[in-house]
Amino acid sequence: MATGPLPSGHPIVKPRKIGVLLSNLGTPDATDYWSMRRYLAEFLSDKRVIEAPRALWWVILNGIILTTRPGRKGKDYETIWNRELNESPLKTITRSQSDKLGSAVRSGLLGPEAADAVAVDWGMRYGNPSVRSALERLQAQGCDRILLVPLYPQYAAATTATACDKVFEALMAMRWQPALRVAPPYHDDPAYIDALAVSLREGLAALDFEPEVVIASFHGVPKDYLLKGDPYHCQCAKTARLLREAMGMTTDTFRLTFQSRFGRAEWLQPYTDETIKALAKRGVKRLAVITPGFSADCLETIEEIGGENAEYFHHGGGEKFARIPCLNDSAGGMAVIEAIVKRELMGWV
Ligand SMILES: C=CC1=C(C)c2cc3[nH]c(cc4nc(cc5[nH]c(cc1n2)c(C)c5CCC(=O)O)C(CCC(=O)O)=C4C)c(C)c3C=C
Ligand SMILES: [Fe+2]
Ligand SMILES: [Fe+2]
Repeated sequence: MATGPLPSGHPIVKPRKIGVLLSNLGTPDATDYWSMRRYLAEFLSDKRVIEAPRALWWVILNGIILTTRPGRKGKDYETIWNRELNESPLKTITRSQSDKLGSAVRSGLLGPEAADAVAVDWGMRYGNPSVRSALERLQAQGCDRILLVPLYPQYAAATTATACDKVFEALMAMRWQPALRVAPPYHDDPAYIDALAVSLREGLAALDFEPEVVIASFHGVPKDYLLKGDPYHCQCAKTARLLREAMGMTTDTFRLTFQSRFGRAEWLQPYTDETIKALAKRGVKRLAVITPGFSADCLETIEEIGGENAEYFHHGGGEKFARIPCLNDSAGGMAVIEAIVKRELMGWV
């Protein structure tokens, strides 16, 4: 309520709202060389992702990686591209997670008063739509409090911390900054473990074979990051243990591995590809792989696991291979996101 005449030109102040910002890694806009190069250049220039000395890395990145990798990886993205929407699966799924969360909020997930007072949007750390544009959209709706939900169950500086950096960077340019909360990693959240166990059980039940071994494959990071104190390794190990226990499996039949190695340095071990080759060599004929560290299917799950690693297995004598999809925007996947949002908005809603 105004206490007197407003100064002339006084901006309109909107009713206060709360914003929920879902953020994921990011993805190229298209599969052509220049789109791929733009995406990889932004991603691989991030000091949180590549911690090598800058001058040396600049030469390697610009002299070697950005000349060859965009073409090769563009072809891989081609194999998984969503042609209907002309975008990568990661973008399609993240948008759908945001849309479904928005619908759940409007239907009363956070109580009737919150139905119109909480807005949901999404943005990517690299590429489009940017988190900056999402923050601007939320602010334009009157959001002066924002809950950032990095969609990474396990914390890593290379993913969660850099997602926060990007949001803080956008906030630096704002006169009226929103208050910000960041949802913590959810690697051992019962809602997440339950959803994974249900998805794995249902995924296995739908197969026409019973796997001898199930692999839980997580994206890797250089081993050096663990030694410097990154909790990612331990959080992956805990997720894998909790999921194995929920499934009633042993460390022989349920294995933790790390995928997507990049460059020559040692990464977290055991490596997914080497484990799969070794299992095939040992005579394992039936294998299933789940990727619990990814909240949405993407190049690393669909192409690397479902394509490349399936091929290693068959080539080595394996007969039946199944990839269990990520939680994505399934009912189970949305239950996880909704549980996190509900809990982290306490006191605000
Ligand atoms: C080179 C260093 C990299 C680190 C460290 C890294 C960590 C990391 N990444 C994810 C999740 C995803 N990564 C994805 C693709 C991808 N990752 C790297 C490199 C590192 N990732 C590259 C270069 C790429 C692009 C593809 C390629 O050129 O190989 C994706 C998929 C994106 C998509 O569009 O589908 C995801 C998701 C996590 C969780 C993580 C560490 C914890
Ligand atoms: Fe990655
Ligand atoms: Fe550890």
